[in-house]
Amino acid sequence: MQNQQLSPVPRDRLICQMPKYYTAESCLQYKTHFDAQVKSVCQQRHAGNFGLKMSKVVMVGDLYVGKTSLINRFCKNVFDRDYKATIGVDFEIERFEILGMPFNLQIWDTAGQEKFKCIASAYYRGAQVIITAFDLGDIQTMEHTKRWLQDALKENEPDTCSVFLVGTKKDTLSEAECERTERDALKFAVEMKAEYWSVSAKTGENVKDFFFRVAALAFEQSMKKELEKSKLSTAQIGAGNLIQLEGNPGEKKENDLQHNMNCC
Ligand SMILES: Nc1nc2c(ncn2[C@@H]2O[C@H](COP(=O)(O)OP(=O)(O)OP(=O)(O)O)[C@@H](O)[C@H]2O)c(=O)[nH]1
Repeated sequence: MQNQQLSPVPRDRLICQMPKYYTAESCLQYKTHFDAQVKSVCQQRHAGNFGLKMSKVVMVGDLYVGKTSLINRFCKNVFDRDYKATIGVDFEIERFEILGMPFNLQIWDTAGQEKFKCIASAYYRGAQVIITAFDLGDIQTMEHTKRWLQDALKENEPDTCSVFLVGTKKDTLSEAECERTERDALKFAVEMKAEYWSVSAKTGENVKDFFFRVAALAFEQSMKKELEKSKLSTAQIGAGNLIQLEGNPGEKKENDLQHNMNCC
């Protein structure tokens, strides 16, 4: 496990535009720009008042589909040909700067092996993003994604999670094979209300684009929620003076993270 909180945001983790979806046939939103209100708040640097710092991402799927490899390719830019099963859970914290605001993704890698499932499922709670991964070369793993998603959703409030369906190991298939499998996967994605992506941890194809999309959508969703909350908890006096009626929500999130880290 690594805590990368103290290092500066790398230059290549800056997001100024909404990254594009993989395919319009199954995406969470078509817009190619950030929400106008979110953008305006970020430009005025009011976002600091909202205590927005971190979104929790949980990656689930069968064993050996390549969950750890995908996370490692993005977070450390490495690929290991040898298989080392994840024992329970692991996580990485990846720092971004989105629309000029610091934003972290806490990416949880869970074990696909049945014997570790009860440990891993304890960490599904509080997810803003659920990534269900399958191996593009193994159709059975695709069929299992619905079950993985159900299990992860059970631990979260209804309609609070963005869902992604990701086909891994794209490099192991020919273009024609990949297209055939993607056609089936897209049907699954639509049924699961998920955004679909095909990636390869080995070559790195689409890995950065995918995680940037996850980060941008999670950021926008969190900002919108915080804006809604702040409307309820602030009273406007005179010409634009804002009074905060509740404690800083950021403090609670910090405490939650600390609690998660301690558990881990
Ligand atoms: N060719 C190829 N192999 C991959 C790719 N991603 C992962 N692998 C290989 O697939 C095997 C399993 O990868 P992992 O990332 O450990 O799989 P996992 O889903 O995390 O497995 P569990 O931890 O048991 O749940 C490893 O041998 C990886 O090297 C890929 O994009 N292309």
